[in-house]
Amino acid sequence: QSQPNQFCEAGIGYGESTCGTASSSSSKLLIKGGTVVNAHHQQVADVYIEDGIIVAVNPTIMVGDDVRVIDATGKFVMPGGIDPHTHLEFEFMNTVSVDDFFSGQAAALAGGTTMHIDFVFPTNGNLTAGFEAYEKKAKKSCMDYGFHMAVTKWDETVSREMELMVKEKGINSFKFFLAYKGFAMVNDELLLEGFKKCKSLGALAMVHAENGDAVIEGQRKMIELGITGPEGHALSRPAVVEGEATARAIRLADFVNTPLYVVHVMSIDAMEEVAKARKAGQRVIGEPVVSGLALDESWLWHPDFDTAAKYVMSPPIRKKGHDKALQAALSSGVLQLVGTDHCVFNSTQKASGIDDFRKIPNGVNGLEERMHVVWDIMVESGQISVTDYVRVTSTECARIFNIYPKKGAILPGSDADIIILNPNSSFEITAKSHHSRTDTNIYEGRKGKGKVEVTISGGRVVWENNELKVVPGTGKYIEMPPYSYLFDGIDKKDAIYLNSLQAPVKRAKSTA
Ligand SMILES: NC(=O)NCCC(=O)O
Ligand SMILES: [Zn+2]
Ligand SMILES: [Zn+2]
Repeated sequence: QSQPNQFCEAGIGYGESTCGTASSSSSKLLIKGGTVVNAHHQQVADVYIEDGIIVAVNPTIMVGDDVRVIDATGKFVMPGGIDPHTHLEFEFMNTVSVDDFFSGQAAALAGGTTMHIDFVFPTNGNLTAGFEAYEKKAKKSCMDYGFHMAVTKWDETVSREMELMVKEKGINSFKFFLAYKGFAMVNDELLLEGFKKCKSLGALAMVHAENGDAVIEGQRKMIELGITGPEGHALSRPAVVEGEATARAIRLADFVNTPLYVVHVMSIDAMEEVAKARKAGQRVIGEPVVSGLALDESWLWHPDFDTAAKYVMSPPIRKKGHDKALQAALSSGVLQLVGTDHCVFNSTQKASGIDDFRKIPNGVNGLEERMHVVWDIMVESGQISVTDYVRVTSTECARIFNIYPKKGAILPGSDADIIILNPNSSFEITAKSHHSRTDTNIYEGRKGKGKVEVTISGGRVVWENNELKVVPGTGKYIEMPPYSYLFDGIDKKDAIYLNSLQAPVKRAKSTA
């Protein structure tokens, strides 16, 4: 008979404790002897898990033989990755991204990511219908997930539905697209209304920052010049187009005094706008994605169309130099967390743009690769510490979307979403062995040190010995409450501003 574990409830500590001796339940796990890493601290400790929850983190935890023990000596035990930016089964550019909520999540788990936040798109502008459609798609989930919501038009109904999403559906973030004219792009008037509404709900405004009108003009120019291949994608939407939209969104968020999250920061131009705003004290979050940190645009000039087309995403992967600058911004704290924008289309789908780059579905892979590639380029290169690695791949996302410390931490009471990474083992990425449904991989052939050997999702070992054990329907929807830490003090700044307006200007009556 299972008993609550009175020895372990005290949680993190430095003594010896005894756990799990009174049950035959198989949902008990002890991770022994690893270096447990949180964003704020690391220590050699054991981690005891019961029924999907971390019960204790102590240097020595004794257990009965009913508990499965995993030896993590010499390895890092870290919170599972949280990817803030994915598009699974996304209807986009006349097709649907090929990873669904099962295949995409299985791939994620194989790479050490245990939660993701996907973007719900309204159905014909209707937020509730969009939410219900995504609820259906996500039924096959094998790991935990949350939702952001895109806002693509504005009226009283949309405004009311945003409120419903926050108050009843567990959504605390809304994305506005400044590009994709005719599909999702919004103008400044809508952006301002959306920002005001987000602020009133304690929801985080997010932007895809590219000037959509400039993109159309850039595309027209390329086609006129006869540039129809994938390189036309990069040439038609240069960094200045991203920089302009980033600056505009940041200034409008400042005007409204609401926090802002800039998704997929791909260029120095955009990154410097985020840096400037943060230096001035504005609440702006910048999210680089793995492709922007690790690659450069030269692939888009590859003579083989399939190879070049797999790198087409928006904003585009930039010239050499932007990658290193984004890495430096991540290590110095100018950018805060790493996403993927995982949105995959296979070669057949990408081939619809063989004669016209504008028709290549935009999107790249990353959900399975993010944890390894970020470890390789940021930790192995000495640019960030292991604790910072946890912060940028997991903890900061949990804090921004207000689900910390349930997620993003190895603490008593947190969900048992955990990875064991062996820094002395190595990884190799290839489409032949990846778990995504797509037939290409933008990191094809990349090798590096640091391998996720074990992934634990909700207390279940789902990835071990290079084998996945995943079951559709086991993933849970994680509701994200409004008013994250980003909103602390926002009202004070408003009050100071309002006070400054209180003294009306006295003017003498005109005698004319
Ligand atoms: N980024 C991209 O190319 N595809 C997904 C949609 C988006 O995030 O803009
Ligand atoms: Zn986007
Ligand atoms: Zn995206």
